[in-house]
Amino acid sequence: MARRIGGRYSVHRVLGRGSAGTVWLGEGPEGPVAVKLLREDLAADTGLAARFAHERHALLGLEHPHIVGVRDLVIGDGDGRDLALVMDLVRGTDLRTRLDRERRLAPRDAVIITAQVADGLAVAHAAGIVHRDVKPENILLDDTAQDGPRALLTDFGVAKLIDEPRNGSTSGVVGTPDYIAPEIVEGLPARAAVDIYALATVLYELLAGFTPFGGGHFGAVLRRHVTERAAELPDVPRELWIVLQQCLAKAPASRLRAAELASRLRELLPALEGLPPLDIRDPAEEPVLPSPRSGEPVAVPATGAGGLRGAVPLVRGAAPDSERSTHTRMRVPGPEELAGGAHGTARTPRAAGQRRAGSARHGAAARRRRLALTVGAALLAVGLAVGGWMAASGGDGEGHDRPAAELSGTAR
Ligand SMILES: Nc1ncnc2c1ncn2[C@@H]1O[C@H](COP(=O)(O)OP(=O)(O)OP(=O)(O)O)[C@@H](O)[C@H]1O
Repeated sequence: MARRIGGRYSVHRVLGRGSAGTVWLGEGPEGPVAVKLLREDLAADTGLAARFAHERHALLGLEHPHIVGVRDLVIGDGDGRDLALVMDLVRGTDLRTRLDRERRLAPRDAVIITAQVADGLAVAHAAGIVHRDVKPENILLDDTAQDGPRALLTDFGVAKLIDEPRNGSTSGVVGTPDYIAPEIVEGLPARAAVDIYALATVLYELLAGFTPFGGGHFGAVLRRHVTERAAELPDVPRELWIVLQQCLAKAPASRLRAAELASRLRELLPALEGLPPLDIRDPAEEPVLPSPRSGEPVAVPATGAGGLRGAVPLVRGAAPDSERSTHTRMRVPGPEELAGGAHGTARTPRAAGQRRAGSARHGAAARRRRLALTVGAALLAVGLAVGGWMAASGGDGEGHDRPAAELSGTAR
């Protein structure tokens, strides 16, 4: 049964659910729309409603073929209950669903999607808007386009608005652990370069089937962003690897700008023609060997050592306690966690058949789980712990020859 949203829209069917609310197929005066109806507790937050109203112009102003357009904001329904974003309806799927289905994309497809998202980011960054939550869930694939799927970035600025500290008293880390830039972990402001880092992480994941720093306890994930280098992927053309490395640089100023990233990626397309998806193993995945008796494959638990990842020694034997969380507000782990303490491992041996935490193959339900955790003095502890590590290791070794990103990084 249709439900009215504000005076102009009705919604009929759920298209998907996220941590902030439910996306519905709806109808408006100009035809079909997607309506993101925020959770009741968020809609009841008058501060949040005021922030949405304040950002109305910015939210509605972003127009680009690779950005999902926000057409309207519905704030209150007379009883003050609904808070909804009315968006262009994208007919297709999201990139997470495609990754879950295909596990890895052919390099050319991965690069085309990434270049399109980079185009969208270039326009947003030029307008002073930082997305802050670039991840496969927020990249929709319109499959009605004639020349192949068109990628569109959605949820611009929404995570930041929702997660903005109430009463202005605390500061939080906004983002999703696997895609969060090292400077955010260190408590620095999120400027445009955080989106480039997150998008490069997505590209890595599209190629590899896993993210460069994901897996295990979220504190360990954050630590890896700051202290580890992404393991090189075998069979990735050299030029593509160089672009990936540049965009995963620890120093934000070393990363490419969005427009440059898009054009560098497009230059590589002819060389990627016909390349199949990479044939590689997730470093935390158990090797599959033939059974001596039946010849059937049997899974052998990983020993923890070796594999592609591992610039920082990881503690063995600790149980993973989290699955991929799409939380946008996190407690920052204490120094012990960041130093690779009892929970800080991505390489916990797993029983055969058990899925790895943080794997791209996690189910949608698991991905929706959020940790609503607080930030306070721990942020300082992280800075100290990470700063100490950086000092001890002589910095990140990345070049600092590019000027700092000039954007104010409002994501307001
Ligand atoms: N404009 C749209 N058109 C069509 N479907 C959409 C649109 N926006 C979102 N969806 C669908 O709704 C689902 C939920 O989207 P939503 O943005 O609420 O959550 P999410 O980004 O997956 O997760 P989270 O909010 O936790 O980061 C998406 O995965 C997508 O399938």
